[in-house]
Amino acid sequence: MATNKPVRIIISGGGTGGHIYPAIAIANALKETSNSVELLFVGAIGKMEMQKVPQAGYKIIGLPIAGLQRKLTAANLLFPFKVINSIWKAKSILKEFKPDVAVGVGGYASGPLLYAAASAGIPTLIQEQNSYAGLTNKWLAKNAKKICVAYPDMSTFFPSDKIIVTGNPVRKDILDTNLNRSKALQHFKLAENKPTILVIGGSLGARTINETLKASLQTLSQANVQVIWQTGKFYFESCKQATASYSTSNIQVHDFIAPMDLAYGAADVVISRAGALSISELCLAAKPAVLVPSPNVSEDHQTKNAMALVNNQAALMVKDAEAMEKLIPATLSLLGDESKKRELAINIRKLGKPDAAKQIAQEILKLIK
Ligand SMILES: CC(=O)N[C@H]1[C@@H](OP(=O)(O)OP(=O)(O)OC[C@H]2O[C@@H](n3ccc(=O)[nH]c3=O)[C@H](O)[C@@H]2O)O[C@H](CO)[C@@H](O)[C@@H]1O
Repeated sequence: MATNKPVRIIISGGGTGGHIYPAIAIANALKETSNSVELLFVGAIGKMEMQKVPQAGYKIIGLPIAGLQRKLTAANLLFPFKVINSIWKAKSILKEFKPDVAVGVGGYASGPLLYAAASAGIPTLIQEQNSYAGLTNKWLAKNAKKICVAYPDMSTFFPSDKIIVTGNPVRKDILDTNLNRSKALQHFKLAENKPTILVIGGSLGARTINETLKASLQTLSQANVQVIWQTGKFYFESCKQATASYSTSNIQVHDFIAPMDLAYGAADVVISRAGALSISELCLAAKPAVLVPSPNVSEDHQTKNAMALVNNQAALMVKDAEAMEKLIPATLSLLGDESKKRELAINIRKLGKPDAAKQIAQEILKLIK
């Protein structure tokens, strides 16, 4: 691809970190692949992308779109109006920015923009993070030129001639990190001589994991461990309060962690939900992990994500319903078992796809006439 002619690319999607961070990884890879790329993000007003994308150095415009609730609610009555209004706004964004390609990373925010782009004859590429395709991506697939996926056998959802298996695009800081443990521990002001557990509930936090941690504070505060506990914004206050009655200087509570490279770098064992991006990052960080898939996602896709690792002896899994009883014992036992940790780290690393973002960037640039 020639690198001199300016090319304009819109990236649209969001709602949760699992859609936003792949988008940022793709944007960064595009910037590295071609020195003449102009980028614009389009998300949903009020959603996480409206902060996280500008923090990553990119411009974003919000559409007045919201998700369709699975149960009958008054907000659902407004849904068709929000879609029509968003498609109108998307059309005017396209008219003004004149992109050469539009890229969708899933989440309802990408629906109106990608639909409007395809209708205007602008080539579109979509990226699907999970082994089970999201509603918006299924809807957009018919008009997309290419569909980049992370898992094999996605032809159940998408036309097979458009599918390219790339893996999930992961942010470069996580990719690049040499996971310097002492630098990472210094960042979190933690001791170098203590085993460290990182607890990640996905971008929004996980109720079951948080409740389990709260109920296990006594055990954790007495164990020879230190804990970096990401609760999610909604659960932060109650989790922070729960730690107040313990002498828990070894348990650090965060609502959200920005430097995830350092968080992975500090960890000896990770407790995590099994969202697609968390899984892809754990593979690249090569960390021994205990996964607790969320039972509240479509087609139980997090269990499928987790099983892909468990079946390769690359991670342990505890079911959400059994977390209260089994999660902390399983984690502490893993933490003390050097050979199991080594085996999991070696096997999980083999499943990483470090070139995914670069490969997707190249596929996007190939779409430009
Ligand atoms: C409940 C729900 O709908 N979950 C879905 C959502 O998960 P969710 O948004 O939680 O996404 P993932 O687990 O895939 O990724 C989380 C992302 O947020 C980042 N992060 C997380 C916590 C933090 O403190 N700081 C931080 O930067 C992680 O590094 C990662 O990049 O999208 C995923 C990708 O479509 C799906 O697989 C999940 O099933």
